[in-house]
Amino acid sequence: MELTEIRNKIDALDEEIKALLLQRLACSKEVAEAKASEGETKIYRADREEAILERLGNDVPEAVRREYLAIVRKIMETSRMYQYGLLYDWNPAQYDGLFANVPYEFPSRKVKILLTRPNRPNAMSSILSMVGDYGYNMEKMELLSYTEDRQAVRFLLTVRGDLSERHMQKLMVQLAGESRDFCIMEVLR
Ligand SMILES: O=C(O)C(=O)C[C@]1(C(=O)O)C=C[C@@H](O)C=C1
Repeated sequence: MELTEIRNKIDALDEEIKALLLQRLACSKEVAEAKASEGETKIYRADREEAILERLGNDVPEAVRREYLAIVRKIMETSRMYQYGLLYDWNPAQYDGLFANVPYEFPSRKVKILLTRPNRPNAMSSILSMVGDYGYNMEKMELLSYTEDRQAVRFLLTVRGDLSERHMQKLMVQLAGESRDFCIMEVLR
């Protein structure tokens, strides 16, 4: 097959995938609505994501399984991103604790954050991809310590961005939702 022909095929598939992804995002919104009406603030359900990966991955040929599962993981990560953002839009007051004593109303250049994540292969990379997906850049990322049993890792992050922007606030909401002991240490102007 000619390169142009293959690219035409990809373009056609992308249109089909797009329609399906938009339908899936609409489902994410419905999930967020159901969670909000039940007073459930937990967006991340590791058990459910593992079951989905297991179910979808087990009949995929080995040669493309990793690649396929990387896509599914990304789809679920963006589903979470959308849900955190919606919950924040619908009821920002529930996140007041996150921004307590933080001057988030004023323009800033950088935000320093402290958080603890499970010690998994993607502990660092998922933070980096979240920061990028919200349109920001990481300036510095330090691994401070492991917990005694090495089950968790503590990070100090410096994210370049303006905390008075709603997307930056939503990034904080997602990072806080997917880590322990989340704390905004410093906002630099
Ligand atoms: O099932 C849920 O609770 C969802 O929020 C949906 C969904 C998904 O998009 O598949 C997203 C986030 C969860 O971590 C698990 C699954």
